[in-house]
Amino acid sequence: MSKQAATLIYGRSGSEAVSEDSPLVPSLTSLIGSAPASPLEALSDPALPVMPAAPDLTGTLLLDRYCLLRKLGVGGMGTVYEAEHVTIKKRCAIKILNPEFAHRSELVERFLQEARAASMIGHENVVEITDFGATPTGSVFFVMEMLVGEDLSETIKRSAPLPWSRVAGITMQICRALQAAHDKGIIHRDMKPENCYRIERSGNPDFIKVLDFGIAKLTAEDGSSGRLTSTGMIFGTPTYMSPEQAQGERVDHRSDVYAVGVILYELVTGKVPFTADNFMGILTKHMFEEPPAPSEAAPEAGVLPEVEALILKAMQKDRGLRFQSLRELMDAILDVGTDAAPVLVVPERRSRPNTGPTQFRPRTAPITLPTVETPTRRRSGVFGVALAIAAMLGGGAVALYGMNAAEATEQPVPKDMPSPTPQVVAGPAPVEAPPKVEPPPLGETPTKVDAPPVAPGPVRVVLTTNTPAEVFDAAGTSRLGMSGAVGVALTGAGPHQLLLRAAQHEDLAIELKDAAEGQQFEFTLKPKAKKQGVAKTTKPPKDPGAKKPPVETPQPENPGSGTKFGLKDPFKKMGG
Ligand SMILES: Nc1ncnc2c1ncn2[C@@H]1O[C@H](COP(=O)(O)OP(=O)(O)OP(=O)(O)O)[C@@H](O)[C@H]1O
Repeated sequence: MSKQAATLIYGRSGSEAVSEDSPLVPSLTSLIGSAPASPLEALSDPALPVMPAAPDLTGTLLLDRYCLLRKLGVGGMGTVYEAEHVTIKKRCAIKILNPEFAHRSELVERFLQEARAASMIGHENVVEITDFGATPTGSVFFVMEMLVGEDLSETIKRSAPLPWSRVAGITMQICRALQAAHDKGIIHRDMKPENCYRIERSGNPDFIKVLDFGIAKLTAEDGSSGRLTSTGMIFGTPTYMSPEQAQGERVDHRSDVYAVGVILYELVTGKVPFTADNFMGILTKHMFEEPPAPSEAAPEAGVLPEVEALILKAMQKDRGLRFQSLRELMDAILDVGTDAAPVLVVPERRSRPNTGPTQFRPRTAPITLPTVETPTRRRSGVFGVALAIAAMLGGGAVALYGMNAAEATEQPVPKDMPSPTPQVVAGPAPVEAPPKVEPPPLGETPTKVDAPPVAPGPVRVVLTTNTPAEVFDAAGTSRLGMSGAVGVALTGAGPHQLLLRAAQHEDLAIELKDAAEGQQFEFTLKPKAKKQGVAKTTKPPKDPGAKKPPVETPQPENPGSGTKFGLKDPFKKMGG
């Protein structure tokens, strides 16, 4: 398991295999074993003792019927063994809670919740749990179907980028498993390739089983809602963590949608969207950075525009802009390769942390560390404390941006300080928020983003279009990127002549004068007259000079800068 893919609990990985070299990430077993008084203590004490490994129970007979044959692996909470039911001679896997945790009722509860959640879902793509019990030493265990195969991270390591046909098949199964969980009110909250086991079944070598509902949240009427999460212990896995989760806000099923978006990204590109030297860096990127377009991250992978669009939509920072359910994501996957238009990705302008001191609004009060007295505060405290530590280590900017948007925008700005890039940040929608996105009030969105003076080097501009469009050079031969929040890099001196091309729309030639870094322009592509059998994926024209489309230049006094996007229903598919 990679370091970045490790589950954070009090800021630490949940796997034995994870290195512990991050200064902010002490050992999980240390943390649980020493029962830190607060997340701050946990994160800041590098000298916590290391918990001894659980004894090897190979050969032990449990409940007079399960014989432990060999250790399969060790996770954050327990050890998994291959076992055999001695009467019916059936192989199974048994996960035993590490005995050191057996006296901690909340950890026992979390452990059994994994079994409870998975059995409640009862879906062919979720690992089957068949039994549970207590060990002679007083710990607890549960019995699962034995999976023979490998987890998806291994597949990715070896074979990604995977062809779309495989990606679609794998992802559909993950979506079905999670949709079944969501239908039962269960949110996984820790989706990652390591928790998707790939086995061979009925001739399908890519049959997927979703595992590890250990930090799943039960929101159904089972009485356990929020209980486990309120301990503040459970956090998630940075590489796949939604912005709202990274921010310590309440999660809902759309956090799983985001994580599946990241997994999809990795399957089609072989890379994760955000990497950094430490967990904090990754979390910050999830909150503030647009993911690099998959087609740019892996140009060799030939990512289809509609696949790119659906990945970026699943990964929208504002959960109100994502697919509102895994069902919607599945529909979009099934639409790939058909005449359906790509899904719409709404540009999001989130200010990202920046090291330039004049880019930041100074705090007028010292950073207050969150207390850990109430469940809610404890939950958000993990991240808050980590940010505070980052601030102490010189990352004050990160700490500022770690505050909630309301707090951040309330900070007074001195007159002599230039305005930062417009900060839009749509905070995560309230839990169980309705799927519709509220458009911004008319006139509030700036018609044109204030931009710094024109830079001599390459500049990245954002082209917002009424339908996801590919951006080419004027000749239509060299693809520069896609419209949308990721932006397109322009090199050389302007004016820049470009060509916008979208499925089932007329090509649009545009000219950008004085383009500056971060500037946004809006264009409307005209739908082609509908005819049957139009290919969805467009290619550069064979003879680009043959038919030149009209050139459109954005009007400086009315460029819109994304306003129109906000007024449209982002969940409605555009075009045919
Ligand atoms: N049903 C199963 N069949 C076969 N192998 C399994 C099964 N369940 C888990 N394993 C393997 O056992 C090892 C440990 O699993 P476990 O779920 O404890 O790890 P983990 O995901 O790192 O833990 P956690 O996220 O709870 O900290 C992993 O290598 C996993 O692949």
